Amino acid sequence: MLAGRFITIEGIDGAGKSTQVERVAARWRAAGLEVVRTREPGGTPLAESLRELVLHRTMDTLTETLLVFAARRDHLREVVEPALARGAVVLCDRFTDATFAYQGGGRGFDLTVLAQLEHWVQQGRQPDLTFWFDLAPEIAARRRAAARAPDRFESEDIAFFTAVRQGYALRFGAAPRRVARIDAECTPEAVAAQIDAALEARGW
Ligand SMILES: Nc1ncnc2c1ncn2[C@@H]1O[C@H](COP(=O)(O)OP(=O)(O)O)[C@@H](O)[C@H]1O
Ligand SMILES: Cc1cn([C@H]2C[C@H](O)[C@@H](COP(=O)(O)OP(=O)(O)O)O2)c(=O)[nH]c1=O
Repeated sequence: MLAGRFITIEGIDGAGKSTQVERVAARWRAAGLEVVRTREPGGTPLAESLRELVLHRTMDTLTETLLVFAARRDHLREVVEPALARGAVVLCDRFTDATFAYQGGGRGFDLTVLAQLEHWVQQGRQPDLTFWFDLAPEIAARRRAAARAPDRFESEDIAFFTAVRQGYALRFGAAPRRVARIDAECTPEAVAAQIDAALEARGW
């Protein structure tokens, strides 16, 4: 049974997350479940406004961190918690693992402070399952360059995305049962097959 499940999708920019998410949502909708597709930073009018600032305005890392957590607080209260309470499947493009990877790994922000903010903002809420789309930063950069104009994060260099990837690896090393690592270097069809296998392994 999937009701009231919180599922997040993580990985560096260009990993192929957006390409897969609708197919996952469709699988559960076809089974008659309510699926709430959402994203961070964002997912509410206030959090989408904060997203615009975080993605496009210059700021220091503490400000950036506080804005992503402020957006998260609003998103949790207005969208995620109510959806889980009524038994929906919440499928969220990025969550707090991204803060540990980008602000912690990429920017070098203090992980202890991130953990404190996580506690204050989430009050214990964690995803039930996280897909980690993992691939070499060089490959992700080539995909992005072919696909779209870069934002503040996507303009960063390979060293930054290598540190972000290490940030994810560190974070997920501490929560192996929550995380399904997906080899994101293969074809979209092969990625989809890995997702299905991870869900089937959980009986979902
Ligand atoms: N498995 C894949 N192999 C090759 N290219 C891919 C794959 N998945 C997605 N792409 C392409 O790479 C680009 C980035 O994919 P996207 O899904 O937007 O990544 P993300 O949401 O993780 O940033 C898009 O042009 C997309 O068509
Ligand atoms: C949730 C979150 C995202 N981010 C960054 C990662 C991404 O580069 C960016 C937005 O993510 P994303 O929605 O994946 O961008 P796109 O629409 O281009 O696919 O925000 C953080 O730095 N910290 C966070 O806590």
